Amino acid sequence: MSVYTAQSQKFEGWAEICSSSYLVREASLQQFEKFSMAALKALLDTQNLLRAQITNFTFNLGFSGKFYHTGTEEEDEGDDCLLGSVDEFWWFPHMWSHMQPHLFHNESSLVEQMILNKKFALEHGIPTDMGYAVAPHHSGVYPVHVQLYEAWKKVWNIKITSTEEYPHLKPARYRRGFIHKNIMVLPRQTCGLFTHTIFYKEYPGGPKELDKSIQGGELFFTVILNPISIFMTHLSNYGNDRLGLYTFVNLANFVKSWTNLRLQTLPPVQLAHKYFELFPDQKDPLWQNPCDDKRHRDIWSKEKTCDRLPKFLVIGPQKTGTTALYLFLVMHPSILSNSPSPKTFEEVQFFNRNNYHRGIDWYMDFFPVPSNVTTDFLFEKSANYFHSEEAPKRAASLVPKAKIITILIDPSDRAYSWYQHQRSHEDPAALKFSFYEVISAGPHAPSELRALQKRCLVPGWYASHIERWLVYFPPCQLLIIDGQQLRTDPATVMDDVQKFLGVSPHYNYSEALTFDSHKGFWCQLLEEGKTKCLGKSKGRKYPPMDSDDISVKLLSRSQCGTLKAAAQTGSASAILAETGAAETKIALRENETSSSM
Ligand SMILES: Nc1ncnc2c1ncn2[C@@H]1O[C@H](COP(=O)(O)OS(=O)(=O)O)[C@@H](OP(=O)(O)O)[C@H]1O
Repeated sequence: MSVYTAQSQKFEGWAEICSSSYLVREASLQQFEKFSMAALKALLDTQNLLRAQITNFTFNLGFSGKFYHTGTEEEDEGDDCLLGSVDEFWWFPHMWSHMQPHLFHNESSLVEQMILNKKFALEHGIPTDMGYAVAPHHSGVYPVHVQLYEAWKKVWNIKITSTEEYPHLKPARYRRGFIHKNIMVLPRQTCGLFTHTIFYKEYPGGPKELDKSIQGGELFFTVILNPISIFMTHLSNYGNDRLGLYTFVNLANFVKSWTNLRLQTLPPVQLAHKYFELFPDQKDPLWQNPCDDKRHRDIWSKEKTCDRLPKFLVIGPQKTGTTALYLFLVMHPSILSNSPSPKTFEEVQFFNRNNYHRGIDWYMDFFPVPSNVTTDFLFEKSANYFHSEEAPKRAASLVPKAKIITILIDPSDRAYSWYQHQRSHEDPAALKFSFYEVISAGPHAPSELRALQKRCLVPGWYASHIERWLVYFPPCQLLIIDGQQLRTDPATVMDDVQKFLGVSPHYNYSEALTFDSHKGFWCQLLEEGKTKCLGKSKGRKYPPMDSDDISVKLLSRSQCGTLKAAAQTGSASAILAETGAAETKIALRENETSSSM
């Protein structure tokens, strides 16, 4: 990529802008009947004038074939002229009838619509291989309507689209791109020429506002601040009094006169690759709740609901008693969990790894539709969330009000339990190496041993993981459960959990749980004194780890490098105090006080 140094010629105080600037303009030909020969001439004039400033500048025109030849005689003639000049432009498909894709729940209906538009393109010599499409009103692009993405790929082999909606409409400079289902979504900027037809004299606030925007105002800054700008406006803005021509030609002139930026244009596929070369950190999307933003709600399918999202998450870490907590939680009449995953059983494992890229429809499908949105509490337990780098940020974006529950036990016990778990699943490395070898392995140990060591110890770095969750969630939304207490006195823990969640009715766990001496753990009490306990894989029988064992001492030291001093001792209270999560308990107590007042 060539890099151009831009120095302001007249605005003193600007230093250098070390980026090249790519400019792509689209004009959306949404309804052929609105187009006339005069507009076509204006469009070609604009394109030629812009080419003097931007080599190969080419308008990218959208089409919805259903409107072809449905206008007056003059307009139908305009359609034919435009199609006679098909090679002068780039082209992208809208929907066949300009319908909003999120209104189609059925992917095959979307496919049918797109096939009609594609037939139209083929019949009229419109190129079908640009890889770019735009959805009317941003519908289906973000919030993602997965049916649109699938249909676009099937019919058009779409690789790129653009929207003003991610993460939400304003301000333009905060818009980002993302890649979903191999479709690159680029942020689209706003040029100030609105969807409805406007004339220079009728520009909102008066023509001077448009001139200001071009001459060092918002539009100028949009080009300056965004290395890649994509604008879209209606074709009618090139007809009428040629407002499109006026705006873009003056903008290009102003940029040329007052900066050293050199504007360039690129076809969509190259443009998208350039974009993600410049902004690689934007590739991964960050999903939000579609109902939290009015504009998003308006383009979110009525057949989908935002109620199928959890009100709280049990985040782990593994081997601390998360399954016991899960069992106890689902005994509560108002607490509902997700349906099981064929691969990961009761855990959905959405926020931590690649399932996240399946999108929120996939996630929500795991949850029931609550019968009472206020009193029902949906939740999800995935024990790997605790130590995941991504999970806190992703969870805070989608379910910012969710409460977070973690359970801590002595990290040495956790590591040992995890090691035994791996052995019982016949992990070759765990079978080959003793626990002592696993935790004492040095930098030159075999890679399989090092990998096992990492998986064994990293989740035990409690303080740093909790600190990361606290970056994204306030302490009052976090509850830390003492796993030892959960094991010995679950009813008291469950009372605390109920208060923390604010769930009702109050469920009496003292009556509902019983200690099963055969299992050696607390279990659900069923009718006729029967019990429902966790399976053999929870509460395993294995030789105890002697507390004087050298492994324990070593383990405490091995965790020192990354843990704060108090957290290394492994006691939940020390960690609470050290991480600030103690505030959670304090907040909880305050809540208790206020609710009892
Ligand atoms: N009521 C009850 N029943 C059975 N097991 C109980 C219970 N309460 C706590 N525990 C402890 O939970 C440990 C398993 O933790 P997890 O469920 O978090 O493990 S996992 O990460 O889901 O695999 C499990 O660890 P192991 O003893 O090593 O099997 C138990 O010690």
